[in-house]
Amino acid sequence: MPQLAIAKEFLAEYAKLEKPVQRAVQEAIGKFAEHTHAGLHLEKLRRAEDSRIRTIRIDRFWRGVVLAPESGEAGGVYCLLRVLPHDEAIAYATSRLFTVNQVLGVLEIRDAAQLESMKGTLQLAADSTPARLFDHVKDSEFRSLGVDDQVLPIVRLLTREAHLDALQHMLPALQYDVLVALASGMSAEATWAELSKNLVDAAKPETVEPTDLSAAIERTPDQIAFVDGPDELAKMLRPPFALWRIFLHPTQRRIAYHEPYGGAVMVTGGAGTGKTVTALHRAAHLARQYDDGAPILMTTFSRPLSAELGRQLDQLIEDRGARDRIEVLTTDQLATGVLRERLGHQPQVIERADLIGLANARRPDGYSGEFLVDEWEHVLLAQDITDLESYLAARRRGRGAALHPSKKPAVWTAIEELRTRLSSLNQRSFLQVADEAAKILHADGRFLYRHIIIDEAQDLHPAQWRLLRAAAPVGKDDLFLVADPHQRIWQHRVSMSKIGVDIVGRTQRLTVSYRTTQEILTWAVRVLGLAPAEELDGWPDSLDGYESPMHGRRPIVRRFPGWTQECDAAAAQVRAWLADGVEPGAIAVTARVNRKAGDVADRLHAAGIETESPAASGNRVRVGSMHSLKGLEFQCVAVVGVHEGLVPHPRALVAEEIDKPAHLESMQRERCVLYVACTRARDRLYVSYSGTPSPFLPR
Ligand SMILES: Nc1ncnc2c1ncn2[C@@H]1O[C@H](COP(=O)(O)OP(=O)(O)OP(=O)(O)O)[C@@H](O)[C@H]1O
Repeated sequence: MPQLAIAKEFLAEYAKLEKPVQRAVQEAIGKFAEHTHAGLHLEKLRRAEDSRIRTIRIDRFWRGVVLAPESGEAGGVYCLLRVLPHDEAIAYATSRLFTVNQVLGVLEIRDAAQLESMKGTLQLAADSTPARLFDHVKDSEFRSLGVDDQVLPIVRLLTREAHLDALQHMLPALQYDVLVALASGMSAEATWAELSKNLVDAAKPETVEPTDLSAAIERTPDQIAFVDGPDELAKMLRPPFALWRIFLHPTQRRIAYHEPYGGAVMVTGGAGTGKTVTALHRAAHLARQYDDGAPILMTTFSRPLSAELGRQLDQLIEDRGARDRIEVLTTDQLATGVLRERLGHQPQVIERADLIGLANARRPDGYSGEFLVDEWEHVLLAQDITDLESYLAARRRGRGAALHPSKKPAVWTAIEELRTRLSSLNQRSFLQVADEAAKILHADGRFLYRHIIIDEAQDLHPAQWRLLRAAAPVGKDDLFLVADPHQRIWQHRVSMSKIGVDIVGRTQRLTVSYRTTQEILTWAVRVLGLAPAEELDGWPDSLDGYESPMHGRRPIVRRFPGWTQECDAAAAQVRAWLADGVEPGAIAVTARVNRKAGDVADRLHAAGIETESPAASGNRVRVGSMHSLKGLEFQCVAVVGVHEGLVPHPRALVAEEIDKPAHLESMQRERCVLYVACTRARDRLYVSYSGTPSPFLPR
C-alpha cells in the first residue's frame, strides 16, 4: 500500500495560492490520497537529477512536484514536495536530488545540479589560495558528522566563509549547519552536540537503509509529514494552514512525544521557540496515550490565551474523546472553581487596584496600601506564613522596600485588619483564592487531574504553584512545565523543591525561533544585557544557541525631540504598514504604560483607524501596555516611549540604597518587559524614544 507524505514547503506555498488554484490543487492531489494515482498523469522528466521525481498538472500555469517510488517498487512513499508556476516547478524538479543521510538517517534535499556547477569556480579560487577554510578538520571528522561524498570534495575547495554562505541553499540543511559550526572554530565534538539537538533521537541511528524513505521521513519531522489518508489531507489543506500542527522541529517532537517521563518536566527556551506548540502536542499525546479517562489540565495565565489554547487543541486532536479529556483553564479559574465547590457559591474576587484602595483606607503611618498588599503577597502568601512568629523570623528577600524588624508587628496587624475587612465584605484577592484552594485540595488529599501542562510557568506565584502541585499526584507525567526565565515580568519567587516539584534531570531546552527573524532576535537579546537571567530554583537561564532560520529587516530605532513628534511618527508608521497591506489585527502598538500607548491610539483614531486591546479578537490595530502583550504575537510591532524615565519604569524599581540585589533584580525584570514586547514581532519591529534613550536600548 503506498504511503502519502506532504512537505512543509508544499503546504506553505499552497496556503498562499488564490482560491481557484487551491481548489485545482485539492482536486489533483485528492486523487492521490485515494490511491488512484495510477490513473493520474505523473510526468517523468528527462535529465532530472533524481529519477524518482515527477510533476503533476494542476492547471495551465501551476504544477505540483512529487517524489514517487521507483517504477516497479510496490508500495513506497509518494511525497508532495512543491506547488509552483510551471517553469519554476520544472527547474526545481530537474535540479534536486533526494538522499538519505547515511550517518544521520534524515531525508536530505540538495540542488545537485548547481552544486556540481560550482566546482569549477571554487577550484579557481582554491588554486590561487594556499590555505583552505577547513584545513583544521579531518575527513573522518566530516564523515562522522554526516558530510557525504558529494559534499566533501566541494568543502575541501572552500577558501572563505563567504563561499560557504553562497552554498547555503544548495546544500542539505544539516550538512550546511555542520559546516558553519566547524568554520566558526567549533570542535567536532561540540558540533555534534549542537547537531544532535536537531535529530529526533539525539543519537546516530545504528543502521541506515539508503532507499528507506519512510524511515528517513520519520527522522525529518520538521520538513515532511505522513498523511493518514484522504480525510487527513483534506483537513491539512483547509485553513487555517497550521504548520505547527503538522511539522515539529525534531527537538519539539522528541520532547512532546517522549515516552512517559518519570515526573515533572521543565521545557525552557527563548521567545517564539515553540514552547506553547510543544506543550499543546504533549497534551494531545497524553490524551491519546492515557485513554483510561484520566483528566488532564492545560493551564496558562490569562483567559484570552487559555481560549486560544482550547482552539488550538481542537485543531490538533481529531478524536473527540481524547480532546474532551483535556480541560483548559487559567490558574485563577482553577482556584475559583475549587473554592466555589467548597463554598457552594462563586467567590467574589477583588481586583488589585481596589485591594490597594482598601489597604490605603486604613494603614500604619509610613506604609502605603501598595506596600501592605505587596508584603502580603510577596512575603506572607508566598511563604505561606500564617502567624506573627513566623513572619518575624521570615526573610523578605527581593522585597526591596526596607522594613526594620521592630516594625513588623505593626505591618502584620495592618495586613490582618485588611484581611478581616475583606472577609467582612465577603471578598478575596486572586492569590488568596489560590492559597485557599491549594489548602482545600491538600487537606482533602483529592486530586483533580493526573497530568497538568503549564504554559508561561515563569510568572506563577508560589500560591499558584502550591495549588497546581496539590491538584495532581506526584507520579509519571504529572507536570509538564514550559517557561522562559528571560520573560519573567512579575516579582514572584519560587522554590520548586519546597513546593514539591522535582525537575532534576528532566529539563529540556528549545533554541530555534519560529516567530522572529534573526535580525529582530539578535537585537532583542541585547536588550536583556549581559546579566544572566534571574535564577529560578536552578532553572536553566541561558540563551546559548538561540537563533532563527528566518531573515528580514533590522529593527528600526528612531529618536525624537519630544513626545508629540514621537506619537505622530508612530501613527505614521502604523499607517505605512496598513498601506503595505498588513492586516490591522497583525499590528501592535505598545508602551511601558497603557496611557502612553493610548496617546498613539488617539492619533490613529483621529486618522480613522480603529484600535482594540491586545487580547481582543477583532481585526483592529492592537494597543496596550508591554505587559499585556505577553504570550501574543504580531506581524509588526511598534514599541514607543523607550526613553529614560519610562523604561525602566521608576515605580517598578527597588531603590539601590535600600536593597542592592533587589534593585538589580528589578532592573533585570524591566529589561525582560522590554524584551517580551520586542519579541512579539514576527517581521517588523519599530522602536522609538524621545530625548535620552532608555539605558536598555542596544547602542
Ligand atoms: N514546529 C513549528 N512549525 C511551524 N510553526 C511553529 C512551530 N513551532 C512554533 N511555531 C510557531 O512559532 C510561533 C511561536 O510559537 P510559540 O508561541 O509556541 O512559542 P513560545 O516559545 O511559546 O513563545 P513565547 O515564549 O514568546 O510566548 C507561533 O506562531 C507558532 O505557531
